[in-house]
Amino acid sequence: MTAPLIIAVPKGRILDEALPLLARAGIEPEAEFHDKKSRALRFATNREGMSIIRVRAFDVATFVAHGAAQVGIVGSDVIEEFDYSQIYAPVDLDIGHCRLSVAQPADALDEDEAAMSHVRVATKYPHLTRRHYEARGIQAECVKLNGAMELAPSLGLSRRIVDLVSSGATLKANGLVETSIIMQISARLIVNRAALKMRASELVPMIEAFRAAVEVRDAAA
Ligand SMILES: Nc1ncnc2c1ncn2[C@@H]1O[C@H](COP(=O)(O)OP(=O)(O)OP(=O)(O)O)[C@@H](O)[C@H]1O
Ligand SMILES: O=P(O)(O)OC[C@H]1O[C@H](OP(=O)(O)OP(=O)(O)O)[C@H](O)[C@@H]1O
Repeated sequence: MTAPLIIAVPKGRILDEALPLLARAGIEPEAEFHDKKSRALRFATNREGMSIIRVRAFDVATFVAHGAAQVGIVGSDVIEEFDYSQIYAPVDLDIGHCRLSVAQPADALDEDEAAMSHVRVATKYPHLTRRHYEARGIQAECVKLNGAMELAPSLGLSRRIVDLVSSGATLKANGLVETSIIMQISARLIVNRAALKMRASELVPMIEAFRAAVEVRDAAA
């Protein structure tokens, strides 16, 4: 009997856009997956031996990097923050578009970052934040938060934040202004490299099915 094949998907906002792509790639979760009241975390699919697990966005990368799941769908922000060598990201799914940006209070925009040697930043992305500032010769001291970064400046936790921005509405509602863009983000299909070698006959066609699903969706748009 072949080992089960596990696909990790984030439970957050990418999921709604990812489900039609999964369906076009021929993968549909059982009905219970759509039941918001269900406490189950692992679901069967229409494909024998293939299950879907629903986890937090950052954990998708961790499950796939360690081979606990063979395949996943996750934002490129998460892939780059962890930089796991075991993750291969062959398909840009062209969903979950946003950007990772530095933001500051509107009344602090006269601070000249170029003249600074040290900054304090509240963020969920300490690795990407340090990398961004290191490239500018600035040492970033990161305060790790898991959400609601936008509160940090007004409450004196840090003068700056590094967070995801899409419409800009959250920054605006909290009196912040985007001062630089660190990276553009979209969701990717990710695959565990060792699994890809050992289970190529299952995973290569799956990668191709996702590639085709993106093409068909874009052609229909
Ligand atoms: N405002 C946004 N617009 C578009 N895409 C976003 C936005 N915020 C986040 N994303 C993308 O969606 C991914 C998941 O975000 P989200 O925080 O909703 O997931 P989650 O699974 O609920 O994670 P967690 O509960 O751990 O914060 C992010 O890693 C990013 O790639
Ligand atoms: O530019 P906008 O369109 O306003 O989107 C940006 C917001 O979206 C994300 O938060 P999310 O809603 O996922 O909540 P979170 O703080 O729990 O991560 C992100 O962390 C920002 O707060």
